[in-house]
Amino acid sequence: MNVVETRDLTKQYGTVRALDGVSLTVPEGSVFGFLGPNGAGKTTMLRILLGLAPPTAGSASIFNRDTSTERDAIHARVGFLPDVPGFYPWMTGAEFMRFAGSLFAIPEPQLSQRTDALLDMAGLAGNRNPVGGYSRGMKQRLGIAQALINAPDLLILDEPTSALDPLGRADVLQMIASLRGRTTVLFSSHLLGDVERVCDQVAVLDRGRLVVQGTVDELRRSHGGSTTVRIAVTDGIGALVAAVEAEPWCVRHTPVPHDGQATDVVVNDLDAARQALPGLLARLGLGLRRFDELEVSLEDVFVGLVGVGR
Ligand SMILES: Nc1ncnc2c1ncn2[C@@H]1O[C@H](COP(=O)(O)OP(=O)(O)OP(=O)(O)O)[C@@H](O)[C@H]1O
Repeated sequence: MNVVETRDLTKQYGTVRALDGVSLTVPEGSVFGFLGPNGAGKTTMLRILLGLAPPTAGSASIFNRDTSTERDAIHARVGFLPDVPGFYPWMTGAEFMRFAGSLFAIPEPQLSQRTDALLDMAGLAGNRNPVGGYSRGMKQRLGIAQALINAPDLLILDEPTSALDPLGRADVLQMIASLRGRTTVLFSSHLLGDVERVCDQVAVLDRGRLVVQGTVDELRRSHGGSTTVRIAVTDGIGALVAAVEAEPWCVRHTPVPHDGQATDVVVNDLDAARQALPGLLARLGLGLRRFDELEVSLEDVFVGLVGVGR
């Protein structure tokens, strides 16, 4: 069953077409990543799904109910965390959860039980400090916990990791992953790495258009399975680049800004590159400073998907 379904969804703001004929489906039970660069139309899509903005044309439904006419019925089964969530800084996490629960008129003892279980899941059980003193990561985890207070069948999160440092992101992603099988999760992001880590389904939006929808594996295959590695040496990068260029696994290479002894190499066979590199370095008498796989950027995916640079 599909939890979310849009057909030819279009949203026009004056001369800006924020969404342009988007048809997508979110299957029940999936952790669904909604990817796109800034301005792609992600927030607009989520606002329409939540019934906060009407579509200009086309339709959107959640649980087979139209989002513009059956908002209340939908809201009872949906949890939402906006990109910039608001908190009352003087409340503790537990007080905030109880406040969120009161908006849904959740009775006792259910409210207390849910509050305890969700704070535990968010790693915030027993924390009696006011929310104002929380780190961004803690606030985001509390935000997800409060969005789950009504035990929703669908959880919608707008850019839940974008303002966080790597550790905070990892915690939030782990929390999202732990929901798999319990509730359908739809979250927007411009960070492909985050989506790759937890999502099983992905849709890519670019300038209001749906570029692709499919599984994460399908998306990876669609950009040719190539990886970018950053190689840095102590000295002699020119010799290394010349040697790498002659290797069958090297697709192309580009210098690294602000580091004269490093190069980014797009490789079509990471294992082969890993095996060959120590031999090349030894032959040339070079010292290795760094060998890192870089996150595939959204731009790389777009190049693979639409065949042109941006
Ligand atoms: N209320 C509005 N009035 C006018 N234009 C808008 C409005 N909301 C969004 N837009 C425009 O629609 C386009 C899509 O914006 P949207 O916020 O949906 O993108 P996004 O993918 O969520 O980007 P971001 O990650 O920057 O929030 C942008 O060009 C934006 O300027």
